Amino acid sequence: MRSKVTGAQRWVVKIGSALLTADGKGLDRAAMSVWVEQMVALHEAGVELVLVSSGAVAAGMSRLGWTARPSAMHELQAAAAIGQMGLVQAWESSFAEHGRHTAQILLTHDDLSDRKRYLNARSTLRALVELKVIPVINENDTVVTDEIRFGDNDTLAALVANLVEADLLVILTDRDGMFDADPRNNPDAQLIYEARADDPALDAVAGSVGGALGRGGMQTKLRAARLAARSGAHTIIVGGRLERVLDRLKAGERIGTLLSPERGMLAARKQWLAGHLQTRGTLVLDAGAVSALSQGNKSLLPVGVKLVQGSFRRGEMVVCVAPDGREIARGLANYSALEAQKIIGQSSESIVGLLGYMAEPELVHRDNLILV
Ligand SMILES: Nc1ncnc2c1ncn2[C@@H]1O[C@H](COP(=O)(O)OP(=O)(O)O)[C@@H](O)[C@H]1O
Ligand SMILES: N[C@@H](CCC(=O)OP(=O)(O)O)C(=O)O
Repeated sequence: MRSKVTGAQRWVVKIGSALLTADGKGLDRAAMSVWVEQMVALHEAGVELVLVSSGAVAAGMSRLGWTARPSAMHELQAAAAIGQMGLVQAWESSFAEHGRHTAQILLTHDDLSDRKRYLNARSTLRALVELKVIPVINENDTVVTDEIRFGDNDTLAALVANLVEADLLVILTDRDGMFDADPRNNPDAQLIYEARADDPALDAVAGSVGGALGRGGMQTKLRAARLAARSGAHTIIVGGRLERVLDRLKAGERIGTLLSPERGMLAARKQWLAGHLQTRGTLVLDAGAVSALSQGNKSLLPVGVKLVQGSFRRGEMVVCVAPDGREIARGLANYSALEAQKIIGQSSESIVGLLGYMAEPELVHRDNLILV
């Protein structure tokens, strides 16, 4: 029983080109509908889902009747533009059969490295997830150049897992998982069931590159697991053609390769948050709140805040300082600066009366607080 998998609330599911396109013969719609059925079941069980789907280039190639992947960038980009249409159509119509909507998100490297665009992408994705719509993400192939490509969607999926703070990244591929040698030329290779993502011994086994359609191979999947681990996510690399693969993962069955983060979810997430987000404002605490945070490991309630400085939105990072200006902690604010102004010094029970709604009783939850 894999409790980290069965208990995961937010999944990023990545489906590679090799799998989606039935070995180059266009999109494998039958396989897609089987995954969709399972994703809908996960959704019904309360799992929040984000889908990262490759296959634009491969689907475009098949629409154009091309059998070999072109090497010229503009041809690849043209194929991606053509194929992306079919790809999102296929996902949307398949999910629609179950009364679910999808939303297309095309991302580039710049979108995730630029702070503002990063936060925009994050809020949009969160809004979609809250609306119970399934975001279908791919790289924005038509506008990227070689230098700024993610190149493989394994890396993109891991960065998305960081972005949405997923607990689980599921990489569906054409092999049953990660083997201790490339199964293409080692028929005796054994499946690795569990490992730590940072285990250096894995570098040697994930050595070779991807197949004819996919780009990454195991190396990028391993790198993806390490990136995902930075925000505390577990990664599963598993065969997308295994019967009822997602259902069986959810049930805790030991299939595929589970790669675990070195630290617990919370510690990893906090460290990642600390290094990742710019601070947008300051909350000046009273003495009681200072000791609740620094000694009691408590959340920050509005009642313990004396002053709000700066301009921040819900979900942005703020600095918490003592009355003498000493920095105590940093954390993600549950309310914007304007809202915070209205509720500071007040009990959490009065938030609804003051704002007309209540997001959370805490101004900063302790899970999102990093003590300094
Ligand atoms: N140690 C390994 N275990 C499993 N597969 C490996 C390993 N090393 C290399 N591979 C290759 O990686 C391929 C999967 O990567 P890729 O073709 O990029 O697929 P995808 O499109 O799913 O990302 C497999 O078909 C396999 O041949
Ligand atoms: N953005 C590209 C995907 C790149 C790629 O091949 O990724 P993958 O098959 O996941 O290794 C596409 O949609 O064709």
